[in-house]
Amino acid sequence: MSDVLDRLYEIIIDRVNKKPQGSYTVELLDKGKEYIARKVGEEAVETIVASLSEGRERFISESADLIYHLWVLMSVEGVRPEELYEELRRRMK
Ligand SMILES: N=c1c2ncn([C@@H]3O[C@H](COP(=O)(O)OP(=O)(O)OP(=O)(O)O)[C@@H](O)[C@H]3O)c2ncn1[C@@H]1O[C@H](COP(=O)(O)O)[C@@H](O)[C@H]1O
Repeated sequence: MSDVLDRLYEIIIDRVNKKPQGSYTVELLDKGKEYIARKVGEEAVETIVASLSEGRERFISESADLIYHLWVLMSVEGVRPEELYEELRRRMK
């Protein structure tokens, strides 16, 4: 799990550094933090709707969209996945 999330973050950072054409991540980054933060909210709502009325497959798909957009926002915040894992570890009972 964290392996996939770590790789996703590294790809996002690569897009930040190289800004290749046709990259959706670069498109998001160009639109700025406020836009990306709003996208996280939008994807969260889509995840809720999927959970309540659209079935398991849509829930998985929307959850993945949510995590991807959250990861892009984390890159803007300069927060690495390890810091998030650490916070989750700290809460473990
Ligand atoms: N995991 C994802 C991922 N999940 C979702 N999305 C995109 O997120 C968008 C979400 O769809 P929406 O309908 O909400 O948004 P939209 O209508 O396309 O865009 P808006 O106009 O609403 O902003 C879609 O365009 C998806 O393609 C993703 N785009 C990229 N990745 C990962 O990011 C990496 C880099 O991608 P690029 O930056 O495109 O090279 C890829 O290798 C993937 O691993």
